[in-house]
Amino acid sequence: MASMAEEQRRALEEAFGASDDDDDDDDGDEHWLLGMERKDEMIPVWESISEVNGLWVCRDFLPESRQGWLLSSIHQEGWFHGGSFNQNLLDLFVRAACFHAGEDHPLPLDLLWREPFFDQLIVNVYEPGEGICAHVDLMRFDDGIAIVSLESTCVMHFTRCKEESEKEGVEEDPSPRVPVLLTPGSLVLLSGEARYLWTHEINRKPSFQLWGGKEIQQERRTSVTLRKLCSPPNSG
Ligand SMILES: O=C(O)CCC(=O)C(=O)O
Ligand SMILES: [Fe+2]
Repeated sequence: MASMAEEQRRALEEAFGASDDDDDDDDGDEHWLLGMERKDEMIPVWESISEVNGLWVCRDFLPESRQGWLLSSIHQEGWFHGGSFNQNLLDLFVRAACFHAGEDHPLPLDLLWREPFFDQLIVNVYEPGEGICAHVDLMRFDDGIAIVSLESTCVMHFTRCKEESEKEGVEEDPSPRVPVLLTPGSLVLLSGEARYLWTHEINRKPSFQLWGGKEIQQERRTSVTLRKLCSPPNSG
């Protein structure tokens, strides 16, 4: 059976391509990760959504071939039967992408290096017209949520939650609402305010999926959400 280090190396190689160095094979993961940093064209580009603290998008997270691989893994029973390996692989891609984001990390470092990184995965499949209504993810999940988008492009809207005091006001300003375009292969990360103080929703009813004044053609959309369950109290 392959060692954890071997598995990590293979996963990172699949995600980002092989390292140039032939002689770094036995130098351990850290060296190999540093080796990856030299491959400028493979460094994922992160965008911080300035209106929503803690919200980041990486639109080129999975190239097309990786998207196909993930979709076929989802559609094959193997995803569920041997699921943990695939989840680990995806965890690793996310961690590697964050690791290479530069100084401004899309996830706070304590979340980035926690173990387990994620331990829960959900796949949502939406037919045209179907979406998800505005919600904050359940408190049973820890901070730091990752969503990988596959197939149809969509717009996810973030809306600032009202404070209790604001809810009683008579003439309230509407909460800020921020649209974020999710193209196939993109990765969204929510932490801090984006995770706890903003709702997210995808409304795919006709006329809600607008970008640049144009309606986005709706097709099937699949998403993979990675989360970590909160540790039970008194678990040390
Ligand atoms: O499908 C998505 O992109 C979002 C899924 C989501 O927000 C959730 O499962 O809580
Ligand atoms: Fe959610």
